[in-house]
Amino acid sequence: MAKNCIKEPEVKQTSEAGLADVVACQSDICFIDGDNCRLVYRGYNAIDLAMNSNFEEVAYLLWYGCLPRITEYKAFLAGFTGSMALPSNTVMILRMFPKSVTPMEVLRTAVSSLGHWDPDSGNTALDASLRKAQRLTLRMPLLIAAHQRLREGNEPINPIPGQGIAYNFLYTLKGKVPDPKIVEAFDMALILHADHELNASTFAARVTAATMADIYSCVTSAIGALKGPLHGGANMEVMQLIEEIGTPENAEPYILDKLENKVKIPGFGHRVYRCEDPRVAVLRDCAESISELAGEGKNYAITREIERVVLEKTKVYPNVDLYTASLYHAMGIPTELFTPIFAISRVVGWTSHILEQWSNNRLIRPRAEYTGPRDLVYSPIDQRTR
Ligand SMILES: CC(=O)SCCNC(=O)CCNC(=O)[C@H](O)C(C)(C)COP(=O)(O)OP(=O)(O)OC[C@H]1O[C@@H](n2cnc3c(N)ncnc32)[C@H](O)[C@@H]1OP(=O)(O)O
Ligand SMILES: O=C([O-])CC(=O)C(=O)O
Repeated sequence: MAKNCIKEPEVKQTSEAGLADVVACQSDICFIDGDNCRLVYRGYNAIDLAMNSNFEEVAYLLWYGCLPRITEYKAFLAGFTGSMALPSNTVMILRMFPKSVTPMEVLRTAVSSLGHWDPDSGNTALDASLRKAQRLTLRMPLLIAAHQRLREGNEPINPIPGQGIAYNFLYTLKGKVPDPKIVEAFDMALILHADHELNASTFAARVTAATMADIYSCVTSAIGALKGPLHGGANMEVMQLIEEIGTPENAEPYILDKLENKVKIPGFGHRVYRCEDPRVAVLRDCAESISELAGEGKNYAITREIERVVLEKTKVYPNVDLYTASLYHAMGIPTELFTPIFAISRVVGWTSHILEQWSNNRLIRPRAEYTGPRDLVYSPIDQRTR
């Protein structure tokens, strides 16, 4: 076996590690006031939007920079529902994945493949890029639902024209008309996840966009970054944690043990917020009401206990992923779809940032501080002592 020459780094983690607090670009899309717990999309409070708007309208806002007037909105929705169905080639690809492949991996591969059959493929004009962003937004939920149905031995079904993304995701997943209260809560969750400034996946999308790669490559990069448990993957880890804990009474000893062993608790902590993430309160309420509706209060009760113990012990606040776990579970959604659902929403933010990057582009290429050796002398292979 090869001997590893790479030494354990002696490196201290500086405050700049992970580019903390580094301002890497200017953006008109999303403002996070991390000290005062505010989240703003294009000037509008994201919580107000979640309470009063819908995901399609918020998508319009993020892409076009303003809320639509009624005629603009109708025209936008007509185009949106027109490009609904999945290309048959994509469905064929979905049928080919081995059973062991996770939905997030399927999403990554299938989104990349969608680019091959996009009618605007190769067209980099702004209107074509917007059409691609909208096709991605419509097709990603269909893709996730179709793959899940295939995994469960069912055939994919077509969405209902004229219905929104939240409704059609739930409909094409379950094959039955969803409860309006569940559609409403799901739509709110989509709004609340739609953008979050330069989070890791959006940054990945912008880095790829800055090389002038195509939009499908940018979104594929973003999906890869979202998958990790320090980012979007945390919502699935929260559900696993809830299941391991099992009962509200077990939450305290379980969490205290993890904290003593310096294990980070999924669903807590954030690079930007120094207070409670404003999205948490809305999602907490949604999780409570949908759990009640579904008659399964246990997961919600365990989550409340986890929150109490972590806050008391560490003063680290919950993030957007904490309550989505019990919320989506109460909606009857399988855990492995939680992170793909994050992507269904965040694709709007990613594509808005990609378009913004292209509107004033410069290659993103930072430097690394070199800490390795410098003046080693090459020796032939048979004369090496190490
Ligand atoms: C959609 C999203 O991406 S939201 C984030 C989703 N990710 C998670 O929920 C995973 C769990 N959380 C984490 O791993 C981190 O909080 C991150 C990755 C989100 C942010 O990381 P960073 O900004 O680098 O924070 P960092 O790790 O330096 O934490 C700062 C302090 O808070 C503590 N802390 C942060 N998160 C947690 C946590 N989840 N559980 C317990 N303590 C935590 C750290 O131990 C550290 O304490 P110290 O200063 O005493 O050493
Ligand atoms: O902003 C971040 O670092 C993480 C993120 O995507 C979010 O909280 O929605």
